[in-house]
Amino acid sequence: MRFIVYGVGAVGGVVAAALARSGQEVLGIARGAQLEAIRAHGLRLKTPEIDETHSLDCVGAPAEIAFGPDDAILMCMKTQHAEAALDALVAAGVRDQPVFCLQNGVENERRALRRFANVHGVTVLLPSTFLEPGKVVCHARPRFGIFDVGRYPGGTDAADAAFCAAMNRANFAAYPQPEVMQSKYGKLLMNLGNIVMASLGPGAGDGGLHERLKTEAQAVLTAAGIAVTDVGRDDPRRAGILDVTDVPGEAPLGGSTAQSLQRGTGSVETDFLNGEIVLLGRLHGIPTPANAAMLDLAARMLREDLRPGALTAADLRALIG
Ligand SMILES: NC(=O)C1=CN([C@@H]2O[C@H](COP(=O)(O)OP(=O)(O)OC[C@H]3O[C@@H](n4cnc5c(N)ncnc54)[C@H](OP(=O)(O)O)[C@@H]3O)[C@@H](O)[C@H]2O)C=CC1
Ligand SMILES: CC(C)(CO)C(=O)C(=O)O
Repeated sequence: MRFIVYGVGAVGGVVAAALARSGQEVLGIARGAQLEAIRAHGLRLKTPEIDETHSLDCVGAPAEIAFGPDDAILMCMKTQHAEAALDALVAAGVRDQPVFCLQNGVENERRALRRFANVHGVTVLLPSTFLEPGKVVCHARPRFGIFDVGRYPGGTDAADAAFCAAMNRANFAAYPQPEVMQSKYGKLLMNLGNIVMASLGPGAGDGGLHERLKTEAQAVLTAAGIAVTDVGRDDPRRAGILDVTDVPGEAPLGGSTAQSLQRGTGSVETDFLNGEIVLLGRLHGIPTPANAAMLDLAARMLREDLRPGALTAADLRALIG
């Protein structure tokens, strides 16, 4: 199986470097300064235990790839960039190849299924950072991360087994999960705190706000009849596999939303994280004022070009009222 890593940022960069260093066939699709840096100098992977640079074949768009039946596409861009990426895959002739969504939230699989029949959800436990072109940081040891993978909307197949075998060889712990979306909803509960961490900055106390966002979400998910699997700190699979720890010379910034703001990319994923809860709340008649306030917060941070840590817990309390 050749892995096409579409979006070589924090998650895609760690996955691509891990596949390359374990001798597996991988091709990246990157853009901008990241594409230039990887072509010029390779991709540097830093973890608590290693600091290595790997050469990585990369193109700028799916149109530059001659896709074959043994290709698997790994969607590794943020949700707000996925629609354009799916369009580009269709235009490049991708049809029956498995498409794996290594993305937070629960929107990507549904969108991909409109275009492709063979769609797989992946729950990604891989705390990683991409701030500088040419370098990605994974904050976990001894494995780089944990993946749950399964067909969307349910079941598992040979592509999931092949994905798990390749990822286990690349120093991840990957598990076939016939109810993968339950696990992705569990991850969504964790990601409701992304915009909170991004606004307050790393290590700042949130005064219980993330818990409030999760409580609101749980009421909504119950009303919608959506089952959830906990993949948070209490997930027993983490013990001895996923120890989130310091990487020499790399200060953790506090999640993927904070990184978008730090890099000044002009967009964040909040509409597909807290926004998913707001949407479900509206569909099922459950109020979600705290999650709705997080959408306003994200919009304000983008509008005012604010960086992580620009706000205080008191600012956020005032926003929710
Ligand atoms: N970072 C983390 O710790 C974790 C992230 N996740 C999830 O993983 C997903 C990816 O996040 P993350 O890795 O942080 O995101 P990043 O922004 O770090 O990486 C995505 C990369 O994809 C690039 N990209 C987007 N669209 C295209 C395109 N059409 N062609 C080529 N490149 C493209 C982006 O370029 P550009 O910068 O120009 O936009 C960026 O380099 C998200 O859903 C996130 O929530 C899950 C677990 C942990
Ligand atoms: C914060 C983290 C690592 C886990 O909640 C994550 O999934 C993200 O950065 O989006």
